[in-house]
Amino acid sequence: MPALINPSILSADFANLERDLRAIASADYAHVDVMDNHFVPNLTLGLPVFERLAQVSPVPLDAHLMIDDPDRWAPAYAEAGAASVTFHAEAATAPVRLARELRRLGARAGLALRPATPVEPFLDLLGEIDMILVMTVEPGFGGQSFIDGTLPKIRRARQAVGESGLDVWIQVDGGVSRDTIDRAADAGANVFVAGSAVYGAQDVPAEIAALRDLATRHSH
Ligand SMILES: O=C(CO)[C@H](O)[C@H](O)COP(=O)(O)O
Ligand SMILES: [Co+2]
Repeated sequence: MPALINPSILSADFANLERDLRAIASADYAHVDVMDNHFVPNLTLGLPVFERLAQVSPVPLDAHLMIDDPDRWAPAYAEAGAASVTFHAEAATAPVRLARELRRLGARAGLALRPATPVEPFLDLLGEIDMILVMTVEPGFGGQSFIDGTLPKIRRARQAVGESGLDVWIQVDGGVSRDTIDRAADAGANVFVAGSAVYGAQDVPAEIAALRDLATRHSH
């Protein structure tokens, strides 16, 4: 399975988002963290900004919605042109209905889990989703340290996806860098979000290539 690198624009310059999207043209997707100051204690950007990003981005957008009531708000991100829309399991009231709606609108549907949320209760949803996002930091902020305690959950998700025969991607988000990406890939992740590691690098395209190479060498 190819390793996908999705830089998070949370670490971009918010006054120069179009420029910083162009800087990651060699990436697979641009990861856009939407935070509402309720589900997480931070506020980033919402639909009007996202709609413009979708118009100017050289790569497809991977929306990560850290918001309350995704059942109400998530479909608009698919309508705005997101290639992938990921909502949190802890926030959704009707995850199957929401995932079906996102797919009907042409987006991939992702289900995100906080570090303390087990994957087991959601394994019967595998046929309804395109991706599981295992958060490897507590959602809310960039630049945190990768939590190794999430590795068993990545392994469990990979095992269940393998047994299902379904093509469900496993994304990791938080603290992913050259120092940690091998562990996440070994555990079974195939989509890697990296914010501070990519935008903090001297040479952004070289960092994307290095991360992709490391992940591919450790992928299953
Ligand atoms: O969802 C997120 C935080 O909630 C971000 O995508 C994530 O933290 C990326 O930043 P970094 O790679 O710097 O950890
Ligand atoms: Co994110």
